[in-house]
Amino acid sequence: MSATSTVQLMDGTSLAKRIEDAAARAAEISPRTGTSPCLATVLVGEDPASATYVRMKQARCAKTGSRSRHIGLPATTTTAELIDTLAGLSSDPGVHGILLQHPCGPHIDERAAFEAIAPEKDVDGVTMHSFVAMSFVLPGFVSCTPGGIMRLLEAYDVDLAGKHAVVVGRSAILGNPAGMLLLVMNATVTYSPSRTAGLSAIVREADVVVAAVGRRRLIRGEGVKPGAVVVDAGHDPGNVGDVDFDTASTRTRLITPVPGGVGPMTIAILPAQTVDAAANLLGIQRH
Ligand SMILES: Nc1nc(=O)c2c([nH]1)NC[C@@H]1CN(c3ccc(C(=O)N[C@@H](CCC(=O)O)C(=O)O)cc3)C=[N+]21
Repeated sequence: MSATSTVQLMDGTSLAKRIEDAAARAAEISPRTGTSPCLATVLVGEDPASATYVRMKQARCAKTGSRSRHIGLPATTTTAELIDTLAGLSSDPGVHGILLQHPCGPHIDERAAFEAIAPEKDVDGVTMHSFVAMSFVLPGFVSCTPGGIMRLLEAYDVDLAGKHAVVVGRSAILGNPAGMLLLVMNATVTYSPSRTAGLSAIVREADVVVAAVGRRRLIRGEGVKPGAVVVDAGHDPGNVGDVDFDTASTRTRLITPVPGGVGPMTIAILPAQTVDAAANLLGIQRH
């Protein structure tokens, strides 16, 4: 038997489908309220990759019984104008969830813009409120990609307690919250910015690796501990991950493919949380 035939994939596509099916059932609140969950998507500028991701998110909402309302803003939009738009959506009773697609462009204060999203509509989990709630294990919305990663690890029975997890990358909506969620599950977490000297020695110690930097094939097989669980959250418009799959998968116990791993999970969490937000805002008891 060749080494690669023992590779166990964490299949994000099929788990995402199950999460979306559950969201679709939960979205059937319209008979009682006369409405359906509504996600507002906000995109600044015309970056084709960002436009594609937003379209994928809208399509998944439509498939799961939520509506979406798109607000496309010109690349010249100022931070103040963007904040005005988001504040308007935050107070609009017809909107239950808000997604501000990142990156907004170098001239925008993205943190200030994210903070204009009302916490109860922060279905993408990007506000400080959501981050703190997640860290303190209080009710709230998780950041979609880290939330999707945790659902994958759970589905494949990865026991995180006492394990050494290394998160490569420390972005506000990916690496940073991913590490926090791993810590909540009692993993020992090391955060490593991608430019860390000795990065490969750190990664080689990891029982669980979350690669979240967006540098093509940064992590290669020889840099992975045999038997490790590897989650590749690298997203590249060409679908090349942060992990060199062919070499890494000969050593891993479990690994996510790109595409078909973390990406579909990211998308699935969004309609699921939009339905939850709508139910909360409309005062629907679901349990
Ligand atoms: N506020 C905000 N929230 C985000 O969640 C967010 C964002 N900004 N900015 C950009 C990144 C990127 N991202 C992806 C989502 C799905 C796939 C995905 O589904 N990829 C497919 C392949 C897609 C294809 O077919 O091209 C896969 O991995 O299987 C990838 C990347 C969300 N992001």
